[in-house]
Amino acid sequence: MAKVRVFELAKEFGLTSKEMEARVRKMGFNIKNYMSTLEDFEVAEVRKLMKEAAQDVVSVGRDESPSKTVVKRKRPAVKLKKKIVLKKKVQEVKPEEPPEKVAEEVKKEMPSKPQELKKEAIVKEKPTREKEETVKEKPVKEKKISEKFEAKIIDRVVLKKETPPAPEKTEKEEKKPEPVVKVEKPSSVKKTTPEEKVVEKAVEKETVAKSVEKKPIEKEIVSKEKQKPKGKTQVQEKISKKPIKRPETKSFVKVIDRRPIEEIRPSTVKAPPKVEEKVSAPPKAPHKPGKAEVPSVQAGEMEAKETQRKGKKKGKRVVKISELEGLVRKKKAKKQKGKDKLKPINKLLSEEVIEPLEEMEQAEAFMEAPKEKPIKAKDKDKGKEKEPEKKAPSTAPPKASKRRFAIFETIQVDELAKRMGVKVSDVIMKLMSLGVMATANQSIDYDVAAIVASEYGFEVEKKAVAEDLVQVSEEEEDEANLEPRPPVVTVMGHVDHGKTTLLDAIRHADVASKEAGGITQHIGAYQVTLPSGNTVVFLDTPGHEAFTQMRARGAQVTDIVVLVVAADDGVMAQTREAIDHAKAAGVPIIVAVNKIDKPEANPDRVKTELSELGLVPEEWGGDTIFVEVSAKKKIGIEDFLELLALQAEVMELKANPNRPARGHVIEARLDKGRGPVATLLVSKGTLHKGDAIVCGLHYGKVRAMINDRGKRIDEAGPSTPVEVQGLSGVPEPGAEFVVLPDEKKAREVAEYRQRKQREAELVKSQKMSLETMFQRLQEQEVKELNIVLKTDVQGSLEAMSDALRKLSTHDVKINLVRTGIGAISESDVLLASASDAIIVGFNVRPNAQAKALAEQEKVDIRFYDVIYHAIEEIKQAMVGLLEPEYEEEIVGHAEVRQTFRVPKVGTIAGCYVLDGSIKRGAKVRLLRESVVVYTGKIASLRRFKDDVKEVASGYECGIGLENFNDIKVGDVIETFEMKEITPTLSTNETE
Ligand SMILES: Nc1nc2c(ncn2[C@@H]2O[C@H](COP(=O)(O)OP(=O)(O)OP(=O)(O)O)[C@@H](O)[C@H]2O)c(=O)[nH]1
Repeated sequence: MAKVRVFELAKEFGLTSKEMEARVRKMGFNIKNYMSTLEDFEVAEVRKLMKEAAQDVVSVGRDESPSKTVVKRKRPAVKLKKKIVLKKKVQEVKPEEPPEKVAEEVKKEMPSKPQELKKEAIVKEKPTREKEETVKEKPVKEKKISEKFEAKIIDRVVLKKETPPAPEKTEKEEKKPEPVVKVEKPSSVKKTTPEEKVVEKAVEKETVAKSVEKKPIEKEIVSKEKQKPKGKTQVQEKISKKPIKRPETKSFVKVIDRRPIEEIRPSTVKAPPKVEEKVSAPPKAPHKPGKAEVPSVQAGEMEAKETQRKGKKKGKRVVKISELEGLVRKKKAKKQKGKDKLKPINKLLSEEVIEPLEEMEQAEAFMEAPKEKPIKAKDKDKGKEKEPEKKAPSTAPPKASKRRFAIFETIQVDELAKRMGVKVSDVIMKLMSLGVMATANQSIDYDVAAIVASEYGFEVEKKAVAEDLVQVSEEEEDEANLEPRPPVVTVMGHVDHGKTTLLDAIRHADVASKEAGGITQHIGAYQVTLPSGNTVVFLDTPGHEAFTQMRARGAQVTDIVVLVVAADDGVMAQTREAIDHAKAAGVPIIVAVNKIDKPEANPDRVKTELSELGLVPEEWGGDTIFVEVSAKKKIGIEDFLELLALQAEVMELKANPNRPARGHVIEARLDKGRGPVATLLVSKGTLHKGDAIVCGLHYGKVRAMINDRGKRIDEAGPSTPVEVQGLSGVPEPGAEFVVLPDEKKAREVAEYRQRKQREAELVKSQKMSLETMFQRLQEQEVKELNIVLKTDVQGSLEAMSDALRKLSTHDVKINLVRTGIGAISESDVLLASASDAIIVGFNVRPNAQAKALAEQEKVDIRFYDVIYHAIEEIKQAMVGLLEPEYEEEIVGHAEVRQTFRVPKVGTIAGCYVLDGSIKRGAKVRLLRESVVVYTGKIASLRRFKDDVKEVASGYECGIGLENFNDIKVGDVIETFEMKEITPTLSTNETE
């Protein structure tokens, strides 16, 4: 056993003897000086530690440096060299001694040198600990920051090759591994798996040996990996640089790592799958060298690849289109085609990637009109159908049988054009020639449409609105199905003549006292059972003149009118009105002469007055029933009811209860909790809970029915007033309701009616706007302020209307374009827009659509809740409408003292400003002997060749007049301004 002195080792490592001595001491060897000798195993240990120290220093330095990329670049070269070297070594080792034999030798050797081993153990305690520590650290690093660790290891390798002492070291390394390998390789290869610790000890210090031992494994991995990049294209290499290197470095880590071999092994075995995990593309690469590159390649590369193929870019475009349009359609079509070429690619690609590729196949087909193509075919068909539809009639008129069509009371312009087979623009032109300005989607009424149609040789018939369409016309009732029904009685009369009190008396309920202000606001319906057992339905109509219209509706559904006339008051205006309504409706009247308890009551006077109006009492030879009652004192009520029943009997009121119900809306409101609630009076048939009904412009299903006593009922026969819930909206009182087979049908009818009503409103608006225009032309000198007035109640409407009309003056005329009760509707806004009107809303607001439309049309809507405020504001608006008045204000005078003729400019007057000032551009008058010879503008104003804006009095200046040169010395230039005077309304009112 040759002993090596410390200074020899120093030479070996290129250190000074003293440095080496110090290091060896640090390593834990007990030496006196650099002349001391070391045993073989000690020398090996020192060498190993020195080497590790060198590696650690370098790796740390490298790790800290951010130049990882530099290392990586060099890596492949290093690896190659390393591997080549290793390969050689392994080749050298392997043939000489098979691993098994070597292992046996190791086993034999180990027990034979117990002392040495002990020594080694003692000596190595410290170093191994150090190593263990590093080993412990390394796995952690490897797990947590494998990259970092990998870098370290790679760096070691690199540095081994690059650092200056490399030549010596490599020589020694090459020498050293050889003997060690012979000893250790078998142990590591064979015994690692079963005996970790033993092998660890056997192998322990020999890091180099280990690295050598594992290099075959590494080689396997690396060689595989190396093949990959070789097979790759340059582009791919660039892209897969990092991913490819990582697996390699990992294998290095595992090899160099000092963990038990069992740990190392599986990790080395696992390494490839890890590589696959991390870098999905490369493992696939060898299988599909050319095509497998595609998925790993980024968009740019994808494109690059695609450009290599024909029409790839086109294909891409098509993909976008397919995404938007017939993606599914194309997919199917292409799947059917079953492109075999694409199959292998498709397997590798996701669906998204496949799609473009498939699309690429048909790129050419899409080239001409890629976007339109899928749709084209259909469009063409459509176009074929449409074109002749539009054009053919213009060239070839429709058959004679087709020259006749029916329209409702309105028709949209484009619809009319379509019916006649002419261009919409032609129809619009025709309408213009008739003085009707309408766009394609505006409606014109029947009369105008008929004229236009006749121009094109068409005949137009007028269709009844809705009824014939929805087939809800009245059908003839079979006499056998009719059954007696209770009479519907409407109580009418002048205000405070006692209508409510009479009904109250009849119903034995105090309704009047509960009413706000004592005025009945809405029609109430009550079913009363008379002492005789008969039932009578009473409609309590409002007594105020504001609700005349509503009362008229009441008359439509009523069988008998009870005319209440106060005996102390006699026939009044509304009494007469009630008679007219009753007569118009052909309803018999029973006169209740009320308040006979009053001392001043004079029933005969009432009879006389009514006789004059055609209501002659029976006792006077007439046919009108007169009953003298006192609603308050409940006098004559029973007689009254008996006579009422008698009248009903005479009338033989009958209805078929076994048919779908129909009737009228008595009143309707929007209930906060229940939604739209309507009081319906069934006139025919029976209304059931769940019935689908169309009610005016609304529809719905009867969700719940409540009778006049507040009880829920499931059905309501003829002459039964019920409150129903479930309507889509609040119907207008007086509107008819009809039960339809289903809700869908009901909705259709309601929508149809709504549309028609809208059209009718639009036609109305148009007419009004045209009329307004005409009026304007006629009354050019009169300014108008057009107003659409909407109020909450009739009373306020009248009050506002009157007040506004009274605002009219000689200068400004108030024109109430429309007045009405209720919310401001779209129709109101349209009308206001068309007639340049403002909308005045008194205690009303626009609905959402109207509000939006008003914003769109820039229609001014003003809301008021106090009439005074409204009047004030409108006065202001009227003032705004007046032409501004101007007053001339003299600004200054300048005297012409000299004149100059300037070529190309004209005459310039040398002036002296007498008073005020002269401003450039100001209006001037040229006065010659106080006579105005010119009125115009100052064209130029100068002082000593300089243009100036203004020249004050006492200064001289040169003035040039616009288009005027006949300036003479002695003339006076007077400048003036027109100042606007705030207009005031003339006090002379038209009324
Ligand atoms: N003395 C007397 N007063 C009566 C009689 N009937 C009604 N009145 C009174 O006349 C006033 C008006 O009665 P209403 O029943 O509210 O009259 P109306 O016609 O319903 O009134 P409007 O709802 O406003 O149309 C009340 O103060 C009643 O008390 C009657 O027979 N005799």
